[in-house]
Amino acid sequence: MILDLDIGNTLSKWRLKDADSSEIRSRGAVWTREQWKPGADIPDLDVVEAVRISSVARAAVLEQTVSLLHRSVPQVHVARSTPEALGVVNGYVEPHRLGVDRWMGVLAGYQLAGGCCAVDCGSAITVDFVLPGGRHLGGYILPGLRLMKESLKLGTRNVAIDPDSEAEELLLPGTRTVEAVNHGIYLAAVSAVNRIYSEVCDREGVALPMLLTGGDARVVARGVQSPHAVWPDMVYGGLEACFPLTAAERNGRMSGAPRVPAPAGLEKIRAGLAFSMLL
Ligand SMILES: Nc1ncnc2c1ncn2[C@@H]1O[C@H](COP(=O)(O)OP(=O)(O)OP(=O)(O)O)[C@@H](O)[C@H]1O
Ligand SMILES: CC(C)(CO)[C@@H](O)C(=O)NCCC(=O)O
Ligand SMILES: [K+]
Repeated sequence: MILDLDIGNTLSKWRLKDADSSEIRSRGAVWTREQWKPGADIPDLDVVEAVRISSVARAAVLEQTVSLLHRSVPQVHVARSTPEALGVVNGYVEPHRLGVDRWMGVLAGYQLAGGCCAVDCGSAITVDFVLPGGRHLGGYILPGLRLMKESLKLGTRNVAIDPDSEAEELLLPGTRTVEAVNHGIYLAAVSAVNRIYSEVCDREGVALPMLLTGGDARVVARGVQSPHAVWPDMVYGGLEACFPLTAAERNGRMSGAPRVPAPAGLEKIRAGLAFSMLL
């Protein structure tokens, strides 16, 4: 079995992948601030022959996790943000400072769709761009839905946005505090993603496919106007592309990769942008 680990600021997500069949056998998540200890919701390490890790947590968390894993797993691969990988040139002035989760998302997106816009809706919302030739432009970081809500301190932090609500409903004026907050932050997030996407496509003169991942991807995607695909395993896809271990991975296949719809035409994107600037 292969253990893939995505250690975020809040949640550490894992999945177990069968090295022979490429099937995903199980998944889970644990709080990043809590230590990995047997008994918690963590996978059985006895069956694991290799681990691949993307971590944006404090260095100490990664060190502890790696040393714990090394006791029972022969192969431990830790992803890093590099100046260049798999045909993509990192756009950061200091490439190693780009969050490795963003780098994994960009590499997976590029491998799947070529030039693209990669959006991660987690504790933070990040929007990254890579052009068809492989030049990563850098991106945008804004607070995620939960962080925005917590920062308001209106006693609404425990009432999450229902991920099944319709976007239309979430865009109406709220008539209670919790609704006003949920609709406000939702509008902030989707407006930002829509605007950022159109601005960058307009500026670069190219309509890019859009991919979304992260805990809030589904609900944010419902407010995104441009054609897009949600790919919950996008960060894992980057790990598969960087450290291919199975036959399928060596052939460039990434688990759970969605069909990516063609983007809207550049003229349509530009018209939408011009319209939103009139408002
Ligand atoms: N039990 C939960 N705990 C925390 N967040 C949750 C939970 N369930 C859903 N969420 C939503 O998922 C989002 C976090 O998504 P995700 O798991 O992608 O975070 P993350 O990418 O791990 O963030 P980070 O990488 O910074 O830890 C939160 O903004 C929140 O709205
Ligand atoms: C932005 C987050 C928190 C998103 O998980 C992560 O990618 C990170 O810690 N990045 C480092 C800062 C940067 O990417 O510029
Ligand atoms: K993340």
